[in-house]
Order: sequence, then structure tokens, then C-alpha cells
Amino acid sequence: MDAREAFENRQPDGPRNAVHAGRPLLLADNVVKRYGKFQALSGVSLSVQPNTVHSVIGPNGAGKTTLFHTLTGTVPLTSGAIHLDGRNISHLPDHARVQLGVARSFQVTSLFPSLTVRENLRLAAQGVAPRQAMRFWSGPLGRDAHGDLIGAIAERLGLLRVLDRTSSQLSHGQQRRLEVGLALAARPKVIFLDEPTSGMGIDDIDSMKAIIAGLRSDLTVVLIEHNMGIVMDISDTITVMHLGKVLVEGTPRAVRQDEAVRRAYLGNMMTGGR
Ligand SMILES: Nc1ncnc2c1ncn2[C@@H]1O[C@H](COP(=O)(O)OP(=O)(O)OP(=O)(O)O)[C@@H](O)[C@H]1O
Repeated sequence: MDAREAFENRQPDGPRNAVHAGRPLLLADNVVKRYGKFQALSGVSLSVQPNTVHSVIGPNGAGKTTLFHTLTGTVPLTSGAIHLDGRNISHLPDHARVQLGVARSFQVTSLFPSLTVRENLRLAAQGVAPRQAMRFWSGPLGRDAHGDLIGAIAERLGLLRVLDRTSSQLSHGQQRRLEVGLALAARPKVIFLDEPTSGMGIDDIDSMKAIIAGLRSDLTVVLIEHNMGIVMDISDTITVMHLGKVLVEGTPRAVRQDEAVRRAYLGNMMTGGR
């Protein structure tokens, strides 16, 4: 089945089927991002409710990653505003947003390959900069620091049995789960996951899907995902982007039935459904 068929054939919505109307945890208001003369985001507004999985989808080049960058502070926005828990964070640098509870998943390359899963998680829990990473034997970076947190994260991510393996010894799926673990170790309120299932086989996809769906009991998930099966199954809300704008925001059911969404995807097939 190709991506569009998967998109159209999904079963009715995932665990929750309502766009919540309470106070949003994260709010983007008319966010514009220009790279030189090119406008990658043309006034994007987004409302993310607490304890939900909120997916951002759209064809290649729609602006999903750029939106993530502006929300996490990786790139400065050109205009507009971003609020977290009612606080204006529009111009805070990324590290300050981390302190306030914003985390994003890293790429595999940000794992320390020669350190164990436990050590990787410990460093992430301590917010240690890469330069300091090898000094893990010293003071606050000692072996027992953050033991409970590390155990809880490893259990949640199915990594308990491999806590003492180096990350280079892990399977691809385990490495991708460890990336999520690094973000969780910062004890965020909201976690941004950028294609957490990319390159995975079906078994790993299923476990990652269950993990993401389970995260909303404690925190809020904002997800970029090309696999429409996953998006339709686990999202509470979906924002569909197209050409730097929001086309539609709604429940999986509403998005699936939306004519504008269907049109946007017709000429530019989704790359997912893997
Ligand atoms: N640093 C940059 N400088 C100039 N243009 C950029 C930069 N980053 C992204 N763009 C452009 O902004 C647009 C949106 O890119 P972005 O990566 O946000 O899209 P996307 O929806 O995440 O796409 P994909 O699904 O392919 O990852 C694209 O046209 C891209 O070429």
C-alpha cells in the first residue's frame, strides 16, 4: 500500500478524537520565518493542548522542520510569537527553552557511541555539553547520579536490558529509542520528535508508536512523521502544512476527510507509508 492509500484507508481515529479547547501548552501565533528573500513560514499559527500527541504533516518542503526550529529556538523567527504555558518565549535561545521544558529528539549522530546507554542518559539528564562528556567520572556526573530517572526512562523505552551496552552496539531501533530517551532525560513538558521512525522496520515502528502514544500520560508530544499510518493512529490533533502555511488543523478524522488536504497531496505524494 502506498502512502496515499494508507492515508485514505486508515481506520477511525486514534485514542482521542477531539480537538481540545482548554488552555494550550504551546501556542504559535502568526509565525513568519524568512531565509534571505525566501519565506519558509508565512504566518503559521498552531495550538498544542497539554497531554496530547500533536502531529505536523505536509509534503516535502512544506515547512515542518522550519516550524520545529522556530518552536524550539534552533533558529530565530522573523516575526510572530510563541508562548509556552502562557509565557512569551519567542526570543529565548534554545538552551533557555530547554530549561522551561522544551526538548527535541536528537539524531543518531548525537549519541555518544563509546558510552553506554546509562552513561548517555546520565549525561542528558545533567544537561552536559558535549565538550564535557568524557569527564563522566567526576563530581556531579558520578555513576549513581539520576539512577531512578534513568531506570524509569530505560524501562519506558524498552532499553533496560541494554543499559550497560555502548550505544554503538545497539540496533537501529534501540538507537532511535535512546534518542527519545535523551530528550526525556531533560524532564520536558513538551517533546518534539522529528521522524522518530525513519529507517525502522515494522517491529521497531510498532514499539516506537506505542511509546509515543504512552508519552502523553506525562507530557505533550509534537511530532513530524511521514508515516500516515502512525499519524492517523496516535495523533489527537494534526496540523497540515503546505507551502509554509497551515492548510488545516483538526482531528485525524477531520483531516482525512478534508478536500484541501487531499488536493495538496495529490500532486506531491507523501513519502511515508513505509
Ligand atoms: N537554512 C535554510 N536556508 C534557506 N532555505 C531553507 C533553509 N532551511 C529550509 N529552507 C527551505 O524552506 C522550505 C521548508 O523547508 P523545511 O525543511 O522546513 O520543510 P519540511 O516540510 O520539513 O520538508 P521535509 O519533509 O522534506 O523535511 C524548503 O523550501 C527549504 O528549501
